[in-house]
Amino acid sequence: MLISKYSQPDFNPFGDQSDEDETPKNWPAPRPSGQLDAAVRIPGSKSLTNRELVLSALADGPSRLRAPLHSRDSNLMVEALRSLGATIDEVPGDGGFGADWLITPGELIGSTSIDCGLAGTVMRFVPSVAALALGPTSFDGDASARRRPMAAIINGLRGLGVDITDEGRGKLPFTIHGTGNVPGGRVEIDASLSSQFVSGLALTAARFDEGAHIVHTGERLPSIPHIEMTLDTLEARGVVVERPAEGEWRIQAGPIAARDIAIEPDLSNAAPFLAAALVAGGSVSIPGWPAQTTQVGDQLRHILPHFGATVTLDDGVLTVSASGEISGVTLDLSEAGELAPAVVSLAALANGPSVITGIGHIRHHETDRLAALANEINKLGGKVTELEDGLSIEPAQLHGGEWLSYEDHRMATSGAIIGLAVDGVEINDVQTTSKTLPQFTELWTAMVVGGPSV
Ligand SMILES: O=C(O)C1=C[C@@H](OP(=O)(O)O)[C@@H](O)[C@H](O)C1
Ligand SMILES: C=C(OP(=O)(O)O)C(=O)O
Repeated sequence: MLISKYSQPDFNPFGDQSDEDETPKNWPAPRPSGQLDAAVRIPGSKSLTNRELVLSALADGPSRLRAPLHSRDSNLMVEALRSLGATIDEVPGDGGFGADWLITPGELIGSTSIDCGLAGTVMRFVPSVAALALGPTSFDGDASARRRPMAAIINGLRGLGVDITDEGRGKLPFTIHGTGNVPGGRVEIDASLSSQFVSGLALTAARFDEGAHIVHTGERLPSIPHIEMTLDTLEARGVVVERPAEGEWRIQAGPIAARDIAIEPDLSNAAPFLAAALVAGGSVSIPGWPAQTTQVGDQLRHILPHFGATVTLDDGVLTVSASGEISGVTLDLSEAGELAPAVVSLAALANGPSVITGIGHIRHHETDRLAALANEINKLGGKVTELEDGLSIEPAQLHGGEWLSYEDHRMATSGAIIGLAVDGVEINDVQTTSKTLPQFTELWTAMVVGGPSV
């Protein structure tokens, strides 16, 4: 849903290109003709939707998810849980972004195969569900999913008593030989490459015979708010969670309560829209911003002022206002790596140097995001240097050109941010945004130049 002062109903985001072949077309990123003045309604959180789907499938009765995210990642999760025995029905929702989901847990049966696509939440959260099922479940995904680290889940589940066959690479594909129960207990894992390893074991642990005591052994732990989100969703369903020490979590065995839950808007997906106010000047508002949340996207309220924005939160509406001048920043994004692509795009348009650190692990996201951001910005004339755990960005005059997306939704949206300020930026494979925000081009175009609301 977009409320905009502008209206241009015939706008076609792909310009005059024909629809005849299926090769991804380049999408000319729209440039605003003046300052922005828009309000954008953002669909549901990927991280909350996929956690609540898993917990609902393991719960002690039927659950309802209101205004869940409908996107590639959440649809893959729905299909995975259905194929393991959950019943997931669509019921009319009033959220404006599609149906609600009614999830009725069923007996977990393996003897199936799971397509993880490129979804970290599916490849890391569903294996422990499959371990509770009776029968083998094979896991695979997109070609690029086979590059993403999985060893901590594979070895972690083995440590909890699960039999798994893999190709010895600690990656997809692999098969979980479920026996209908998981002994559980204490397990050490190295979660320095992804917080999802902790979440993936913790989400299901209440259904293990002895629960789980998860001990992180690595030096760094990225995306801690995402672990807190997992623990919060568990506690909200009556699961007893303890934090005996830093980097340790104990989840007691016990029932997972069924719930009726409204999913918050995806605050990380709000990042490029809010960043747009900094680039174009003017203001962008997001209605439905939660007063309290575990989503890391809430940190945008503190991050964007470093670039020069004014941020207000009034009555559930977050508004970012800015002059169009962007300051350089020095930021540690170890907690909020998911926001890095949008933040780096802003830094590439800033009038001073920036250094963004704490994000070495995002080399293992949908693509090596440090390399991809440096490549694409530098191709347009930027001065970005890769650091071991981040990027250093010098001010530079950028020019137009093709921006590759690397099958990464956040690379595509980052290119669109640059395209607000630079003529002739063309995003290759913008459709990859369907991973978490299938409405991206419509929402973006309506924000920038007006157009049909979604
Ligand atoms: O648990 C989650 O929902 C997520 C955790 C984070 O993963 P990493 O810890 O791998 O960064 C985040 O970047 C990802 O987008 C979603
Ligand atoms: C890292 C991300 O996704 P995934 O859940 O696939 O890890 C992301 O959305 O930025």
